[in-house]
Parts: sequence; C-alpha cells; structure tokens
Amino acid sequence: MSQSVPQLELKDIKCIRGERLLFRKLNFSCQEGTLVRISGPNGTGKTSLLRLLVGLMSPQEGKILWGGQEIKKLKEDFWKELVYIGHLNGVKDELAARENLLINCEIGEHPITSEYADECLKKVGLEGFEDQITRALSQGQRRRVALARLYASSHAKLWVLDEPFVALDVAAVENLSNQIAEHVNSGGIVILTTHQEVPISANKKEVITLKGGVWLGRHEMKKVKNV
Ligand SMILES: Nc1ncnc2c1ncn2[C@@H]1O[C@H](COP(=O)(O)OP(=O)(O)OP(=O)(O)O)[C@@H](O)[C@H]1O
Repeated sequence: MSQSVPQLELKDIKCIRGERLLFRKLNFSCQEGTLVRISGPNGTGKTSLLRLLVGLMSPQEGKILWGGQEIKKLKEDFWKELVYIGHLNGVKDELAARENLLINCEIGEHPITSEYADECLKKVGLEGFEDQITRALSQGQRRRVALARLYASSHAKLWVLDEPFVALDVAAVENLSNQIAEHVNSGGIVILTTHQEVPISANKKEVITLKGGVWLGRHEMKKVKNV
C-alpha cells in the first residue's frame, strides 16, 4: 500500500455516551508498525474510543478508515485483520479454556484446530487447564485465556486491547509486553489502554490523550437525537 495513505485514520470523530459528550473533532492517523496508547483518567472515553475503532459503536460524526476505506463498509475484510480483547475478556464462564479460544477464533474469522489451541494455551501458561471450565479459573488465568488469541491470531494486523495487563502477574506482564513489541516491530498496529506504566520496546509509539468531556444540556441532547 502507498505510504501516503495512512493504514488507520480517525477523521473528526465525535462520541456521545448517555448525556455526555466525550470527545469531538478527534483526528489521528498512523502507519503499520505503530503502538498507540490511549491515555486519560477514568471515564474519559478510552473504552468508548476502542469500541468505535473496532466497529462495535458508530461515531456521532466522523469516519474511521482502514487502508483508506471506511471500516463500516469493509466489514468482514476489516474484522479479519483485527483482534479485539475487551476488558471483560470475551470468555464465557460455562465453557472450557480450549472451547473459549476455539469459539473466539471462529467468531473472529481466524479458525484454528484444537491442537493449535492447546499450543497457544501452553504459551500463556495454561498447560493442563485446557479442559477447565473458565468459571473455575482465577482472574489472571481468565485473562490469559483471552490473551491466547494473540498467539492464535498473530497474523491479524491490528490488535486492540483494553487494559490488557490487568490481573496478570509480573512474568505474564513481561511476556505480553514483549509480544506486543514484537507484533509492532514486525509491522502490526497495537492500540491499547492501560493505567499501568508498562515499558514496551516498540520502535514507534503514539499517544492519544483524552481529557474528559462535558455534560450536554437538555437542549443539546434534543439536537443530538434529531441528527
Ligand atoms: N453503555 C453506556 N451507556 C451510557 N453511558 C456510558 C455507557 N458506557 C459508558 N458510558 C459512559 O461513557 C463515559 C466513558 O466511559 P468509558 O468506559 O469509555 O471510559 P474509560 O476512559 O474507558 O474509563 P476507565 O478508565 O474507567 O475504564 C463514562 O462517563 C461512562 O459513564
């Protein structure tokens, strides 16, 4: 792809949740091989921005482009290039670790075999827990089940991770930090939120800082609803 077209571009994004305008006229672009950290205090809209980025919500105004095309038009072609791990992990309590990974890969259009799922679970330190019902795992282990996706779908160019280091022990934080750096330095894009100052040795880093929005008055809410 031509270097003149950014791989990812946010153009004049406006986001309202509930009665709060979280941000407006948000512009950002980056090329392949970039780590993007979204920073800001609690409630400023970091998770909301990630949800916009992966297409789970639509902005009130503006466009999100991937390789120069709107993600809402690309649909599956965009999802195939994406791994999104939200802070709720996306793991189902009643399923075993292996089943969760297999299903998440299937939903994400990156199907894998059971054998490969077990290899990925081993890489995140869950050898022996493959058949364990997720409800019976610790918070950190549940997080690891979700993060096994990054090994299973490492070819997906864009990783979007909401608070990926939460609940992980020191060794797992270091492993994940290295894995993220490796992905970025080999041409991927990783967008993450974190309140933890974890060093990640990516060659190119960008930060989007959210400062907090404003409450909308009744009059403005009426206008928003009429849009
Ligand atoms: N489903 C929802 N409906 C209405 N408002 C919501 C919803 N989810 C979040 N909000 C509001 O949007 C704002 C931003 O939430 P968001 O989760 O994006 O913030 P955040 O920066 O990720 O916060 P944190 O650092 O605490 O995780 C908050 O004020 C929150 O109350």
